[in-house]
Amino acid sequence: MTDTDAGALADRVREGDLRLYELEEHADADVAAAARRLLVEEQSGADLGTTGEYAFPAADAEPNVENMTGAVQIPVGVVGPVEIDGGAISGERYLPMATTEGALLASVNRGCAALNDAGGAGARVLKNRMTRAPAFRVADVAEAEALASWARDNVDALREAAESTTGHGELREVTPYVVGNNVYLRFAYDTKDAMGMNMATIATEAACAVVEEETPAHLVALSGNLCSDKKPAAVNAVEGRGRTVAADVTVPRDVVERTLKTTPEAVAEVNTRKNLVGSAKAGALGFNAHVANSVAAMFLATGQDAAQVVEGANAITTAERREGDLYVSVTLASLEVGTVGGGTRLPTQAEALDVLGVRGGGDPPGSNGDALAEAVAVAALAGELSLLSALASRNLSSAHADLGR
Ligand SMILES: CC(C)(COP(=O)([O-])OP(=O)([O-])OC[C@H]1O[C@@H](n2cnc3c(N)ncnc32)[C@H](O)[C@@H]1OP(=O)([O-])[O-])[C@@H](O)C(=O)NCCC(=O)NCCSC(=O)C[C@@](C)(O)CC(=O)[O-]
Ligand SMILES: NC(=O)C1=CN([C@@H]2O[C@H](COP(=O)(O)OP(=O)(O)OC[C@H]3O[C@@H](n4cnc5c(N)ncnc54)[C@H](OP(=O)(O)O)[C@@H]3O)[C@@H](O)[C@H]2O)C=CC1
Repeated sequence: MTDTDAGALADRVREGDLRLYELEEHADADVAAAARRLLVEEQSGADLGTTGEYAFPAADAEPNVENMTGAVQIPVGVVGPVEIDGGAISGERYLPMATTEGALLASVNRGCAALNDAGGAGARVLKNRMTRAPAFRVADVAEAEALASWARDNVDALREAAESTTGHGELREVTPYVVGNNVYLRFAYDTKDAMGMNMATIATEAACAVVEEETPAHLVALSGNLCSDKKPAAVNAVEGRGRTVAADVTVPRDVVERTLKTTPEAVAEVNTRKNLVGSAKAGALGFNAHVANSVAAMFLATGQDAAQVVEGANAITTAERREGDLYVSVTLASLEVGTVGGGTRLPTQAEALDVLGVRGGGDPPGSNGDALAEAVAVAALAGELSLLSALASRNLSSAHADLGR
């Protein structure tokens, strides 16, 4: 790449000869990104020198971004290694987390220390269903009822159409919802190691063609928001979406006192009054302290779709005294993760998946996706333990004053 190449390309955009998004058709992806930086620098006065210093060929990111100018670098660290006794992942693992929030990794790391002193964390995937719910228009409620019945009776035909588009996805359920003359069919797939939103969308479009052929229904929108993707929604909390996954631990009293600087009773009280009662009064969907922190940091590190932190934070934390010790669990209802596809193929994200030992397709398919979900749940559990403890011992603000400013 030379500046002249990028400069000449930028000139063609200035002259109206090329659109900003057409540059890859006329130069390699790195030159195209450099030309865009020139144009953005000129228009904004910003210096994009650091944005342009990325460590992979821009062409590798072509499936992941349009109008690329470079890459954002987010600090990444690890917590652990933490002992995990999961259904799909077991043994000691470092957990990679990317964030700009000082004190976050220290906190989750402290939680991991407590988990290790307690003999490790348990974790299990409880359900695996990625959903897409198209919206259909029908004439009236009688036709709506008929469509809902038809869908229940014709799951095999819908499955055949949907699964013709994918070698890995399996259609497991089709659940109809009726609102007046609107019908939503919530298609639920086992997407194996893929997060599965592209896969489920393509498969559902094929199934919708059958619905339109066989019934009077008119497809209004392939996504009708009952899916529900990238929005806070009770349907995901109740029915689940992606992986429903839980992690738990019983922390001996002496570990709570030594590592977490508090008592089982104090943590249980904070959890009840904050995570349960406080969240209820707030009208929250997530009844937890900061599950979003662990989910977001692991999503960024491992190439997940960042917008789906919305559903990932849909979690309930429980804490109770158990024979003088502290039992804590966290259940994430709708954790959308994958180890193939999306951002997982980018170089640093793939390296983070290697740290966990879950890059690519699992054997059997789906096992790597399950393992990643369990690792995220354990990070969330560690974060909950540590933050609840910090609140119980009244050192939240001092911790952030020391580490986060
Ligand atoms: C900061 C601590 C951990 C200190 O906690 P401490 O108990 O004073 O620390 P310590 O020096 O005694 O060390 C205990 C263990 O913590 C870990 N640890 C300790 N320091 C580090 C460090 N620098 N880097 C990595 N790990 C660290 C480490 O595992 C260490 O064990 P060791 O290895 O020494 O045997 C504690 O005060 C804490 O966890 N505070 C809570 C902070 C927190 O959870 N922040 C999360 C973000 S808050 C937020 O975003 C959401 C919020 C709060 O608004 C949500 C809501 O409304 O609740
Ligand atoms: N389309 C949409 O509406 C939305 C898209 N997204 C984006 O979708 C992307 C994620 O979609 P997703 O479908 O996960 O990924 P991809 O679109 O990257 O597709 C992944 C493909 O990998 C193949 N594959 C290979 N090995 C495996 C395996 N072991 N398990 C499962 N699949 C395997 C499958 O092909 P095959 O199916 O042929 O078997 C699968 O369809 C992200 O970039 C996200 O940002 C996010 C939200 C909405």
